Amino acid sequence: MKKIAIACDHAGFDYKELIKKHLEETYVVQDFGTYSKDSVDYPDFVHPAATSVEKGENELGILICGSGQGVSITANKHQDIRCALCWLPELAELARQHNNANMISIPARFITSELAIEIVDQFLTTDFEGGRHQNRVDKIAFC
Ligand SMILES: O=C(CO)[C@H](O)[C@H](O)[C@H](O)COP(=O)(O)O
Repeated sequence: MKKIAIACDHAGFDYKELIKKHLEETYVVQDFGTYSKDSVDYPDFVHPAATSVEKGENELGILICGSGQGVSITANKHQDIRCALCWLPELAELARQHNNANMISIPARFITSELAIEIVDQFLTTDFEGGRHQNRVDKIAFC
């Protein structure tokens, strides 16, 4: 079974719990927290999740916060993470097909939970297309 990392801050907690329950039927899900609605700092939860994907302990990762921005900015500080902010399933599909995104971020305060699950399902079931896109992904690393 594919292994998936999931993490959120307090603004993403409810969606994280819903998404995790949905995914556990099909995937091995490692939950990096947070584990309540108490106000927290998202980097504290994103970094361990991103590191697990970088190390290959988890194949893909899902991050949820209020806007999806903070968790994405944080994850993309990791050399080998390509995290895409997705508010539509089509964006998650393209992030996998063209960018080989290995993490996505979900804006919990801006989309419904039903749409969030559609986005996650699309992300997890779409493959990278390679070819011309691999040349571009190979050039992302700057340092
Ligand atoms: O990083 C963010 C903003 O771009 C996330 O949406 C956070 O969830 C948000 O900043 C949390 O805000 P709060 O007022 O502390 O709940």
